[in-house]
Amino acid sequence: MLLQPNHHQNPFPFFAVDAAFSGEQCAMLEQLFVQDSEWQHRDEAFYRCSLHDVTDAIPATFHAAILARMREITGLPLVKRFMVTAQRMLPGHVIGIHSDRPLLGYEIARLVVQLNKGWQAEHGGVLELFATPDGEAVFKVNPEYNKAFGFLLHAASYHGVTEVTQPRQTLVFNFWHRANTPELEAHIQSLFANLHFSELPTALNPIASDAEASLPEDVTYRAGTAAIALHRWGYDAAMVVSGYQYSVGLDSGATHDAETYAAVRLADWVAYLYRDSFDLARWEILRGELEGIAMFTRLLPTWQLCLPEWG
Ligand SMILES: O=C(O)CCC(=O)C(=O)O
Ligand SMILES: [Fe+2]
Repeated sequence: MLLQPNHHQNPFPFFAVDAAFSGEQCAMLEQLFVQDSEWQHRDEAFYRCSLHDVTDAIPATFHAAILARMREITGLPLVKRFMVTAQRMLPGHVIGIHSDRPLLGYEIARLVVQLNKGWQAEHGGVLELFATPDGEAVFKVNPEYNKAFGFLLHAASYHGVTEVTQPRQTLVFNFWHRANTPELEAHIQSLFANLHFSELPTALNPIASDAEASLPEDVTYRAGTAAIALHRWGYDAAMVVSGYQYSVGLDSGATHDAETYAAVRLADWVAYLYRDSFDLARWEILRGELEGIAMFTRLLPTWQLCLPEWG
């Protein structure tokens, strides 16, 4: 299964496998397209296809094997949770350029398996990869039978599918990173429920006003969100101010005591996740920064979900 992947780094990290599965496995995967019911039709201007969740029809042994193989190939701590979508495109369907950046609780990696016997160039449906949302395709994947394409989702993983002239069948396997699970999403959504910046201590007002006068709105907004996390974890005004200053970049955090050091970084991370998306490189930095530090009680539930034990 997925032997000899060809790894590429441009325009973003991905791999391709020409003959991904055995004949028997392909036959099982093709069966997933036979049932006609429950297709969800998407008919937006730049996203036209039909989808059907087939997760429950995948044998457990196949799931275990593909997960183990994806862990090996990507080197990522992928959790057991997984989801498989059957995607059908009909003549005229097209998928415009998009990145699928991993929002809070979204998957981190995808494996796209093509199941089109006798595909020819005039059938269209070529998966194209881009360095920018408005540039030329940097790499093209023909949707040939038993071809697989795996990629890591991030803010710049731009891709799209050209218009098809013949029906096109694709299976999309989704994998989650241990530090961006739906459980973390639920936790962070409740941490920030009914968020009002007016609940922040007044000691922050002059600092926030100064920052807002000179810094971009997304930066101050995120810092305000980090301040809310600290406030809701039960920390005092001094800590909330420290966290805000750390998140706007006005304080390196170098002189903080251990709990402040950990709390402002964790608050900054959850604010980033909530306002932006899961960024693997940023998470690796956070992991390094908090490594070897004992978890503080108030931070425990969030810390355990953001930096879960592994292996
Ligand atoms: O159908 C394909 O080749 C790729 C579809 C897609 O955009 C995705 O799986 O993220
Ligand atoms: Fe996509």
